[in-house]
Amino acid sequence: MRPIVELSGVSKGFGRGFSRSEVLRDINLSVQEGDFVSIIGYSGTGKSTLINLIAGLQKPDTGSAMMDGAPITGPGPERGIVFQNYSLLPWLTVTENVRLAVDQIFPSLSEKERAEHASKYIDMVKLTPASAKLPRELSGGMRQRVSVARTLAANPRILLLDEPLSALDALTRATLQDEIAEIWQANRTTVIWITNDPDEALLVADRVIPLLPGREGATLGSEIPVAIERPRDRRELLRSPDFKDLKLQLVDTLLGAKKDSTPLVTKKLAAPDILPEDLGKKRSFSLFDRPAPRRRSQLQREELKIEVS
Ligand SMILES: Nc1ncnc2c1ncn2[C@@H]1O[C@H](COP(=O)(O)OP(=O)(O)OP(=O)(O)O)[C@@H](O)[C@H]1O
Repeated sequence: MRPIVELSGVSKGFGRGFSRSEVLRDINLSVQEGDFVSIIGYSGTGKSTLINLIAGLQKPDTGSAMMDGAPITGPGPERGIVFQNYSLLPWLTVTENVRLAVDQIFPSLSEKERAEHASKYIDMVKLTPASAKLPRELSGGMRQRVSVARTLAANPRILLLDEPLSALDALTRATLQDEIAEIWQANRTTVIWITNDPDEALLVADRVIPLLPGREGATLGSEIPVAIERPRDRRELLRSPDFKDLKLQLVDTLLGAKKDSTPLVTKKLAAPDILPEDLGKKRSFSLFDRPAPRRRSQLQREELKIEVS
């Protein structure tokens, strides 16, 4: 079966010359229709860069990023993205925020059909009672629900979630993880969920792929399949020895990669050979009797090399 998204030999860096930094190196990723994949990595490893390449917001430097066998050349409605920071229009209500997407994607539907479509997704994220509220009247969790509803209402073929819950408290996070997993079970829209939380990755996804930091850019590690029946009961799972083993395997992989990637920096320190002042010498406050200040060029420089890990 042809993958819905395929990255082959992708690398990406930013900047030029000395300020150039390689972020992703030789990324190979294949996602099938209906997959629920989680990509996990430390902060700053390049997770957003990876999702941006799939979203078409950035282009790879080398390698190819394909969707349905065609190169990804820019953003498109078939790829819905939910960011960490909600990105709602503050002057529009919940319904209006969702309607905006629906009106844009489905202009040929009647007014009634568009209204029904928007309400279906607002209901799916349990926000019907708050549908007339403005974003500032909602909690963080509710705002993120609107974001999810708006993205889902556009009927994307693939949902790209870039650390969607990381701004939320642990309990709200847990509720939303369960809700999004439930929605996925009902819809089976392909999901790529970016996270930095091992529990979150293992609780929601069918396979978890670590993004491992490296001195010349991050690479994807071996995937960890999560063959746990759905719906998943988090309380049961957190107690289960199988789940604990998976988590240990994932955490070990991430910690091991972090240790290997810590750069060895050689710092050069210039040690000037300044002679100590003779404190026994009589001091004078005369302008003419003062020793000339040492010039930089007169200092003999010695270099010490130290390695910092
Ligand atoms: N447009 C850009 N220009 C220059 N550097 C960038 C750009 N986008 C990302 N970077 C750099 O690439 C590296 C990876 O950033 P990225 O946002 O992809 O990481 P991340 O894993 O998503 O981090 P976090 O979990 O903190 O959001 C960082 O060092 C970042 O500064």
